[in-house]
Amino acid sequence: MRSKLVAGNWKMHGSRAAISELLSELIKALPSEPKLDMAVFPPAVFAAQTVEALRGSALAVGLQNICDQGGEGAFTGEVSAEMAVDIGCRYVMIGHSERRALYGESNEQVADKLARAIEARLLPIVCVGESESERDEGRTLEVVSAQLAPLLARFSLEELSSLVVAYEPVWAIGTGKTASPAQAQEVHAFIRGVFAERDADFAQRLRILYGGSVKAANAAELFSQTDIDGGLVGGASLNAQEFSAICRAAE
Ligand SMILES: O=C(CO)COP(=O)(O)O
Repeated sequence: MRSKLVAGNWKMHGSRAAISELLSELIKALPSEPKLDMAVFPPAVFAAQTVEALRGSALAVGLQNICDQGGEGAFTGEVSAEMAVDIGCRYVMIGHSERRALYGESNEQVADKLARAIEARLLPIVCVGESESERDEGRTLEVVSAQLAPLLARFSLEELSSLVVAYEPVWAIGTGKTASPAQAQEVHAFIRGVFAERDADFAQRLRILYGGSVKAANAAELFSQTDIDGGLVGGASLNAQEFSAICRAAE
């Protein structure tokens, strides 16, 4: 049985004070002995503060992005996977559609970042998903397949053992337009099938999250689909009551 994971992507939101308040509300609201994995992804500058505040809680911390180069070096503005581990992060998100669309991240760079995460033993959440025009043209599965192909070509299943995939249709992000449970399930089953071509057991263990306008009101129905193993939550993760209701829906 795959355990569920609910991850909150705070994107570029917050301040020291606002995050401190959100964290104390989350600690009160979230289940203390949860039957799922939970994580939050603050802006990198607030990650250390978040790790400290959550010490001893069931809520893990991740970064929203890491450098495609490892270790240290002349990479102005970047944060390495090792640095994330050093301050106590467990997870990293890689290839979010906003990084791909706004900062030109290619499938190859996504694979490089995944390599850095694997080396540093960070748990990677790799995001895939089609745009609205790609869906309208009937190219959803083709696009998702092309996003996954470089990962399957480059890494062994052992290297991918901690991989989590997040399916986030771009047209559903921040729009209030959630994919229907059936639309999401179709793509999740397809993603699991892509991995099953390599190894059926691996595919059965792989966790695949849905992201795109997940809220307390729609979480239970999405999470009840066979191949949906939790959620990657944007806007609703900035509200402790909403986020905790989404986590409880996954339990
Ligand atoms: O991009 C997302 C999570 O990574 C989804 O964002 P929303 O939940 O705000 O649609």
